[in-house]
Amino acid sequence: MDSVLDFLYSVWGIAVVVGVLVVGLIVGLMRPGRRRPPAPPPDVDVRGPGPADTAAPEAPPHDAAAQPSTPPAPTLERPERAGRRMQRLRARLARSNTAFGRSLLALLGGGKLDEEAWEDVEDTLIASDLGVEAATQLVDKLKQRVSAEGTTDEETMRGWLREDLIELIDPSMDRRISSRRLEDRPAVLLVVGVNGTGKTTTVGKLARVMVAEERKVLLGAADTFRAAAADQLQTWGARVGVDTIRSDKEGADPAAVAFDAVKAGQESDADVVIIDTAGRLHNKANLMDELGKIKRVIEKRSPIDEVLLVLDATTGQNGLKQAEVFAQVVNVTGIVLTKLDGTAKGGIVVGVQRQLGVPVKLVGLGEGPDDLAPFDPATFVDALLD
Ligand SMILES: Nc1nc2c(ncn2[C@@H]2O[C@H](COP(=O)(O)OP(=O)(O)OP(=O)(O)O)[C@@H](O)[C@H]2O)c(=O)[nH]1
Repeated sequence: MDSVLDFLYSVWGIAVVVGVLVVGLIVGLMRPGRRRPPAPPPDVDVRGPGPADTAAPEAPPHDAAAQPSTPPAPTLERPERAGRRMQRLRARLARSNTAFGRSLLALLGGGKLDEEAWEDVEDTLIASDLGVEAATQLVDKLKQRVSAEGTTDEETMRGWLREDLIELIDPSMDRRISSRRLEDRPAVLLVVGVNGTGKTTTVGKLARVMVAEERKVLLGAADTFRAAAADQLQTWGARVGVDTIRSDKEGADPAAVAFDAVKAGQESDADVVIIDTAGRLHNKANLMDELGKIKRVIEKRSPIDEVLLVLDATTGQNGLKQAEVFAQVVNVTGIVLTKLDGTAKGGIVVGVQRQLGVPVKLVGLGEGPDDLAPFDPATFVDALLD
């Protein structure tokens, strides 16, 4: 009997406890301060942080790891390889020289070639900056051919003119530019010229040509005269992943910067070090002495393999005078003729080579980064006579 009563008491006790718990739970849930928090937003926000997100709780660690810690590096440009450049730029050269080619061929193919007509041909050649001696030589040769063959047919004349012009430009000259390591050291190139001819631009463009040929290039900003020149050069280099050695001190000794650049090139196993120098007037003795010093100081550390003289093709005969003075101070090994896109006087190529006995190695045909081409005599003459 007692056990039955015990059982009834237990059931009643459990029922009372369960009832109290259920009532308590319902009351608790109905209180305003105890509502369940809303569901959290999705944990990936493709919009990125906005002003409203600044007070948001810290993102969990795995979110932080998904964010890049540094901004992505700028994409390096891929410069055009040297081989195709002259062909691409041929049309530009032809456009600026149409007057020269057309008038010459009109004169030659105009039927009767009397003395007066030959004189006109010679004048046209001289006006294109070919030089008097070369113009006379060319006319004499053409005259002989006409009298021997007895023809003045335009296509035949064009062929002869082409041959003779190519011969005057001398395709046998070595136009290669040192850009390979020599005897376990980098090749050293020095770039010189008067103000504004396009030296810095040429160094920048040349670095691109060499990067396209997979050379390891280092630039030296020895133009310490113009504050912006080093920045300009550094920008050119950075576009193709090339470093620039420079001084942050305005007016620093350019010879010291050139020396440091060559040293850095040797220590970093570069293939080639290209040194930009300040523009200087060929008739300013102190500036030409400074150039001589740059050369001597570099040579304490390494031989100089190439001295490129940058000439502005639009300055014509005046450029030839500059060239002579530079050649006396530094041993010029190659000419870069810039701004050929802006002159109808393509004959300057012949003029400058004959005067200096130094080959034109590169031509600048525009302001674009890949508008510098290795000079090729046949393509050049074809463009002149287009
Ligand atoms: N059209 C054309 N412009 C060129 C060419 N090469 C260079 N230039 C322009 O010529 C101007 C002078 O070029 P820079 O490279 O600054 O000349 P620089 O010789 O270094 O000048 P300095 O250091 O002051 O002597 C710039 O506006 C170039 O864009 C070219 O082949 N064609």
